[in-house]
Amino acid sequence: MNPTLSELEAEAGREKAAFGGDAHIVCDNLVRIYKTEGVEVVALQGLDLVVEKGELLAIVGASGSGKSTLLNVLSGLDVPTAGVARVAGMDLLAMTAKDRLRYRREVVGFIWQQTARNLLPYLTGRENVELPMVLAGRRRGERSAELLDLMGVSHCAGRKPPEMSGGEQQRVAIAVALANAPQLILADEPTGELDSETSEEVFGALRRANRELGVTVVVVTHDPLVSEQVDRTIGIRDGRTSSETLRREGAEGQIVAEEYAVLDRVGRLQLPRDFTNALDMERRVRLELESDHIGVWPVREEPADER
Ligand SMILES: Nc1ncnc2c1ncn2[C@@H]1O[C@H](COP(=O)(O)OP(=O)(O)OP(=O)(O)O)[C@@H](O)[C@H]1O
Repeated sequence: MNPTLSELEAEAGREKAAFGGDAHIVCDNLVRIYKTEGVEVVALQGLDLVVEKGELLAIVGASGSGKSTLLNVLSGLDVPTAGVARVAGMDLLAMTAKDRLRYRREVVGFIWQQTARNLLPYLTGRENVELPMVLAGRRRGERSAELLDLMGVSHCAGRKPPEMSGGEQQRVAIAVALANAPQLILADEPTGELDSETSEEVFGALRRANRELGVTVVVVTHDPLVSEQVDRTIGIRDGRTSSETLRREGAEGQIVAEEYAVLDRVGRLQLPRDFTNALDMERRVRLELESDHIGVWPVREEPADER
């Protein structure tokens, strides 16, 4: 029987559980369109992402897939065109300028790929870590020494960045990002300019921040050394989350990684390009519902004269 108008109204008025609930990071149908000289580029096209508090997460994807755009939105540097972006309960689309400044100073810490961009070259390691505390009007106390110690770079407290190696600069940069006890650390290719041994040290420092301070860490990376050591890796393609790899410890202590395609709320999923290419799938596919799976077949167009 069809529902009556009043039943439909009651259904529409009922409060629905918000997507992602009270997760630490919630992006729901996030859209970011850049307009330059009349040309529109859709960098994020309805991206969904839910991250729980305390997660250590990697984001991977081809160049231009939207990773940096997402990180810029989450860091409060950029405002998305539409959708929902919420971090620690704060709505990133509706913040006042004052809230945004507080958010950037106290809720989130950021690490860039370019080591030189993270630190002021004329300040020592300790002074660099103390600067965000001074700007936020906080007491400095022993915190900078503790953070440099946690990152394994106590010896850099009195050195200026040009006197530190690239890996040391990045570890001091993590201490700077942690200065005001943020809830979230965002890092854009933090090991991009480093060799593998140094990358391991920098990633180890990020992992310590995550495990010992409970900070949620989101790392954009091309570095397999990083993406293969986190519990969850999110793949972004064409401005949307397309895949997720979950890692867990197997019965014999080995790491088992399983890759999944992401099914969004309206039922869209992206088939991996190598799968569709292998079967020449284009434009249309045939779907069949089986008792425990859905089959996807290429459509073979028959030449007109054979029909
Ligand atoms: N400020 C901007 N103005 C115009 N277009 C932009 C701007 N920033 C990014 N884009 C475009 O948005 C898309 C996504 O870019 P983004 O930098 O987020 O990708 P990415 O995955 O981080 O790439 P990479 O790995 O190369 O850093 C690209 O097509 C890019 O050209």
